[in-house]
Amino acid sequence: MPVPLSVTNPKAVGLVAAQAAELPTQGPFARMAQQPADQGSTKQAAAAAADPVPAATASGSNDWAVETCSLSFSYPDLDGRPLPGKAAVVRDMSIQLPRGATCLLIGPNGAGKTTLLKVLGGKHMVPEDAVRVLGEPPFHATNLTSSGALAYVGGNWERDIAFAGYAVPLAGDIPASQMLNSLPGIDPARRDRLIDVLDIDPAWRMHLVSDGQRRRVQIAMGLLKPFKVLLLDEITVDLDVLGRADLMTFLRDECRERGATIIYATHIFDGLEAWPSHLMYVAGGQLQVFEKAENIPELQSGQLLALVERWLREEQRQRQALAAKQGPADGSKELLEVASWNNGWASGRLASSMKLSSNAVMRM
Ligand SMILES: Nc1ncnc2c1ncn2[C@@H]1O[C@H](COP(=O)(O)OP(=O)(O)OP(=O)(O)O)[C@@H](O)[C@H]1O
Repeated sequence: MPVPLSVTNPKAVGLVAAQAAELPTQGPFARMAQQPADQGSTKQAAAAAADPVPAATASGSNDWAVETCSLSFSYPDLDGRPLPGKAAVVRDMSIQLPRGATCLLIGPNGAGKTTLLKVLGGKHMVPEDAVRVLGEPPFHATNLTSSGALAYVGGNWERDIAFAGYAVPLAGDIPASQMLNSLPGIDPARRDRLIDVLDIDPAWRMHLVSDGQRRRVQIAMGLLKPFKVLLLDEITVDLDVLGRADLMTFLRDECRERGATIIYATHIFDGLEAWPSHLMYVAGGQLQVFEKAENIPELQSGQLLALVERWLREEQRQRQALAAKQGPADGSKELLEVASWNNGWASGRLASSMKLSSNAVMRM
């Protein structure tokens, strides 16, 4: 039976080749694993890491909080193959982040930040040697997440509910206090501190709260367990200025006092200059900058926003120049190759496949 590995490592770095040999499958991924490496993308992502780093062996060393070795990732379509005509979302990324780091993850919309955080958080399967968190592969070592040592907090507290709609906010009539007391084995002092930091009223009822109040409870729930590595995907959008400032101070103290490590993806930069120990900038799925904060003059001079704006304008300029060179996208080829199918019901809505939709799994 084909093993639904995602297409994460076309160059067969790490254990891909060994896995393909061990797994008796003739499925699409076995075929892909046998394909020659893509020579066009062999350029290593410039992991200008903060410290003089040893060769990225991803040997399972416990020295780094987070380590990636030529990490690539593509979203698979429903048939397990990469989405047709789409480049890998994360490409050839190598980083080594020390324990105790507070790393800001920056990049334009669609750069691959969420995807990267999800891969690091063990939500997408990649070859074991491509990612190590606390020395273990996050997807395979489920103890990392189940123990709370590795935590991912992102997105909104919402779900797709049949016949109600997409992205319905969590709005059951549940008191905030009941939610915050629902996890077993939580240190009451830590819970009380979080309630204080996030200015939560335990009497809030979740169906009556504002977006920002719901977000505060969501963040508190995500931080109840004393994480060792925390991946934050723009969670402060709904918070007011005070709530955000207090949370960022709490998070920095967690790293300084307990040696925890945080990667925080955000588009909001005001007042953040003193927060990061590292900056990581990605664009087009590739690592562009990975640097210690002390080596970035704009952080010292309080000009983080100006620096990010410069990076983003340059990326936009390059992207537009490339598009102008390549001409308008021609969808006719895909139209011939991808049939339009109704794939059935998903989240209460008929998931009809439009031209080029990722739902179109029947290819001709
Ligand atoms: N589930 C998915 N299936 C297929 N493609 C996806 C999926 N999720 C994201 N993508 C694609 O991957 C690319 C990167 O998306 P991602 O959400 O990681 O970017 P991002 O940097 O977090 O963007 P933003 O700043 O807007 O949140 C985008 O082109 C997006 O269309």
